Amino acid sequence: MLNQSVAEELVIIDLNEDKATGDAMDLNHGKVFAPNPTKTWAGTYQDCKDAEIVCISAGANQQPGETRLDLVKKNLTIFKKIVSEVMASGFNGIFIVATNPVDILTYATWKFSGLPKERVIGSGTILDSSRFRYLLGEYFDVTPSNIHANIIGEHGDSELPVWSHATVGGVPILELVERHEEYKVEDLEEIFINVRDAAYHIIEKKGATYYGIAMGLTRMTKAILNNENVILTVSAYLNGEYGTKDVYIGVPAIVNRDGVRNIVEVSLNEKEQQLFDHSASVLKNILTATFENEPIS
Ligand SMILES: NC(=O)C1=CN([C@@H]2O[C@H](COP(=O)(O)OP(=O)(O)OC[C@H]3O[C@@H](n4cnc5c(N)ncnc54)[C@H](O)[C@@H]3O)[C@@H](O)[C@H]2O)C=CC1
Ligand SMILES: CC(=O)C(=O)O
Repeated sequence: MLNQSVAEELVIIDLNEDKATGDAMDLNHGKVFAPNPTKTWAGTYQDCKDAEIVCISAGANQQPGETRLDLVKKNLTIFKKIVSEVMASGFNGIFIVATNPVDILTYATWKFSGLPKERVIGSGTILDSSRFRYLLGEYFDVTPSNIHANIIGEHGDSELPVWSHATVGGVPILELVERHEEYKVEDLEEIFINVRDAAYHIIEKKGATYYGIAMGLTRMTKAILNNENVILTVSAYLNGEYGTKDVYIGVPAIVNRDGVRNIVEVSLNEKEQQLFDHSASVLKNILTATFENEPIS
């Protein structure tokens, strides 16, 4: 955020106040190298009162071998407290949620906050889609911004690639594989597996992932503050789109100053639709199990 001078003010709030203070000091020491200074400090929930965006990334992260869905209980308790404190400040902006399992916690933030669904957005599969475009760029030796390809569904083990609409400079990837011997379907399958499992690989090596997601969250923040109407694969609330209802899940969506303007409904092929339905049902089952004994409004 600071490197890209996205916001005028950045407040860090953490249960561990020393950590927030240390982070603010550390960031401020780099301020002179940023394009424009961002006023940065360690604050309290009172500072959310007039914030345009509150991004929640607090909570437990995965330990090696743990899935994102394993974190539900721990992080739901934390979210109840955080969202109620933010709302008590008078906050009336847009929530961006990153904490895992992000689709479930975005739903919980929507319910706990009482804000319109458009103003609660999860990072969803923005990072997975970016990982996908990077790896496809390496494979086809083309810069990732010229690859258009999405991962949709749960940000987690049941996510899926939308091969039917993946292109390199407008040329469908499935056509490239058919026409050129050097490109193979098995390689594409391996690329997807590496995307899906990327967090596990990074967590095994360094304990957590942070640079990629920070850049993804910064991208979302810019889209909102600059009223960009840009299409990003985020966790958005579905109300019939893609044949499913009452779930937050990763889909392409147009993001602007109001949050999610529209869901972009790409026509999936039969296999993709089945995988998407499965992914949505994984999330819905967790939502039912999580919230059935616990009214959340
Ligand atoms: N959506 C995505 O693509 C990604 C999501 N994540 C998720 O982000 C979350 C955080 O991960 P890390 O930053 O690696 O963890 P971390 O342990 O480095 O940071 C979490 C912070 O939350 C704070 N915290 C805990 N309870 C709190 C509370 N009640 N109020 C305020 N602050 C509280 C802790 O003090 C800690 O500083 C995890 O759930 C992780 O899975 C991480 C990377 C990518
Ligand atoms: C931790 C996580 O969700 C990720 O890096 O994808």
